[in-house]
Amino acid sequence: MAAGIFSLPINLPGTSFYRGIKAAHSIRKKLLGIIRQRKMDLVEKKSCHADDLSSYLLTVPDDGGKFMSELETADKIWGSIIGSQDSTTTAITFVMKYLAEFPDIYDEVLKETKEHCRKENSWGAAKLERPTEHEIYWTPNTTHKNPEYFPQPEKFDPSRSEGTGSIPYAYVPFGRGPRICPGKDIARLVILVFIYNVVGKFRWEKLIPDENTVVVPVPLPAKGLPIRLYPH
Ligand code: HEM
Repeated sequence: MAAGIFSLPINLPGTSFYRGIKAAHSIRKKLLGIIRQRKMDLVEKKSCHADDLSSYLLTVPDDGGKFMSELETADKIWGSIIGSQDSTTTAITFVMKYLAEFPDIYDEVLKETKEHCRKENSWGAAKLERPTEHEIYWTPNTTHKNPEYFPQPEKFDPSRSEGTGSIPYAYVPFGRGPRICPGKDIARLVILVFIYNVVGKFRWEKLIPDENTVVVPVPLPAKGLPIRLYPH
């Protein structure tokens, strides 16, 4: 995967870029099939706008009264799948990692997810609100690892969120402003439900004590964080 990210975007057979484009076509085709089925369900009143994301996107116009095309709807759904999958699993993986490394804060876990998000959250892009020739690329990591805002940024220290916490706009795991992550509430809920259940049922230990973190492009333990679970 890492090789694909850093390879040149030339669409030649055998390259990661080529495979990526091919995979994109087949995913888009699959999504378009689902969207057309949804449209029929809506027409036949088997489904309504509030049933799921595709029904909503197909039936609710933008502020100018314009509806999304099937392709735009497919791309929005796909964006949400990509935006939700790696981010949420990465968050859960690192909560598991730090809880294994810091047993003393294991019992405090429900309030600690916030600290994880500061340290390992890595992606996001910011666009300027006014039209401009340049686009700014920003990641939460660049802000979260800035020692000016978070002294000793590599240190996992849940107490940072105590008291008044960080200065405004320094802790931004979901971005801020008009492009703030629309999945932030569901992501928090999913993570809390997972952690509540796993902590309630198990303690665990890491099988590779010094496992490295790689960035592909989200940070992940290099070997997938193998752990051994011990039921309570
Ligand atoms: C821990 C989990 C998650 C993290 C850390 C996260 C983080 C982010 C960040 C930093 C951005 C960019 C914000 C910006 O540009 O200012 C973003 C955008 C986005 N996220 Fe999430 N996200 C998470 C989960 C989710 C979930 C569960 C969904 C969908 C159900 C989702 C859907 C999206 C979408 C569609 C965007 C693009 C929004 C836009 O450009 O207008 N995310 N997310």
